[in-house]
Amino acid sequence: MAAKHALPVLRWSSRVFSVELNGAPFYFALADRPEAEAPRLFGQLPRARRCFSLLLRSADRVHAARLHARLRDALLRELPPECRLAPMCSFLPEVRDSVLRGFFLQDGPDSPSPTPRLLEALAQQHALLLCSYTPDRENRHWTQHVWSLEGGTRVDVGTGLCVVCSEAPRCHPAALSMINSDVFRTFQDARDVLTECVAVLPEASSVLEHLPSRAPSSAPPAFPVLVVEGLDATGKTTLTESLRDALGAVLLRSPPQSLAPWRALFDREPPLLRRAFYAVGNYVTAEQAAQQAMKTPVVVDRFWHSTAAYAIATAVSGPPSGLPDPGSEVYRWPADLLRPSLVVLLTLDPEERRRRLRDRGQGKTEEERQLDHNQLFRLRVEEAYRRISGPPCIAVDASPSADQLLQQVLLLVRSRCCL
Ligand SMILES: Nc1ncnc2c1ncn2[C@@H]1O[C@H](COP(=O)(O)OP(=O)(O)O)[C@@H](O)[C@H]1O
Ligand SMILES: Nc1ccn([C@@H]2O[C@H](COP(=O)(O)OP(=O)(O)O)[C@@H](O)[C@H]2O)c(=O)n1
Repeated sequence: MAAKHALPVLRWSSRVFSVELNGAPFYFALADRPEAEAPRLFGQLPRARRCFSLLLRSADRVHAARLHARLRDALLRELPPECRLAPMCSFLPEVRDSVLRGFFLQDGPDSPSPTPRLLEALAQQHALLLCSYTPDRENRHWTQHVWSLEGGTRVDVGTGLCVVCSEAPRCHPAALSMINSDVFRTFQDARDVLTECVAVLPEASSVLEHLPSRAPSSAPPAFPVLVVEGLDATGKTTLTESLRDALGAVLLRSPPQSLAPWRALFDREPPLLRRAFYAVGNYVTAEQAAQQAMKTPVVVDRFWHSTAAYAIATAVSGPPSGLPDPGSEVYRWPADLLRPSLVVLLTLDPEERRRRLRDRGQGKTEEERQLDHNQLFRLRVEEAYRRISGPPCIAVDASPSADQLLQQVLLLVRSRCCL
């Protein structure tokens, strides 16, 4: 397994760079000689005076994750409004844990611009890698310059490599570092993140106190454990409550009530911490489910499918084709986590889901405003849900009335779980 904290080796010319503009990734690479045409990203920037990249290099993953979020806030706050900021990363194709994350900036056309000074200060303060990209006179060929900021003075070490086109990699760069950043394969892996972040987020120690000392036994329970999954407002709460009443079951949620005081706090943290929080929550719920299922059926509102599908769908961008391939280990059920007897995935037409959201009085205006972006996100989540392997997962159309849906799911449960 790749070391969790190893620093990627920097060989600029072997690396591919990805810049996210308007939800679409642009790829470029570096070479000794220019090509006839600049990569599309640069060709599209005729008015730009200069572009910059800032890449993070930290062996401490909690520090790197939080720094990335702080940097984004600082750049959005401090940069002149005409400066364009885009998420960026650099990686070695197909090499796990080789990703360096950061930002790409297009300086405004007006001179003098405060951008280089601001970037220099940030790069020095946080030991970031700062590069600039400049065009030749005809604006046809672009060159990358690496800025060395050692000893408090700027020296342009001027590697002078040319920016050239790169094909889109076979797998999205985020897929190279999902394990142990977005998706955790074991209880211990997720718990480790919380342990590492106690120094910067003291509340993590309260969460740790509520966790089992090790992954609870995942032996098959005597009574069925049924999980209901689906996007927000597909009817999970309504259905799980009806199932509880109809089956005389115990109803649990993930994350469990015992971790509720810290949920909002972790929701504001970067994905590494947020996903680790939800991952350990599943194990607390699993422990409760295993105990209850000795005596009675158990119904669970959201479980590992939610944790993994949302994490994977958020980490990549664009259409579902950017998701890790089917069969990838990110979709595999963790070996140390209780396997439900049945997972019911509620699916709903997007228009009906929006209507239900509005009727519930939590109209997601942000979601409606960014419909295009969210449509892709919704498709990615749904596809990631489908690709998760492990317990039997059955997609059920949730558009019939609440009672019809309950009857349909009860039939399914009785046929699958011998109830
Ligand atoms: N089968 C259904 N048909 C019509 N409306 C429903 C149905 N199930 C739930 N609703 C309504 O849709 C909204 C979202 O349901 P809810 O159970 O809270 O979803 P979730 O828990 O998945 O977010 C609620 O206002 C609920 O009353
Ligand atoms: N077991 C779980 C449950 C929720 N989650 C996260 O919590 C979010 C959904 O929470 P929510 O409060 O909107 O859920 P519902 O109200 O739809 O049940 C998802 O975006 C997931 O990121 C998770 O990761 N794992």
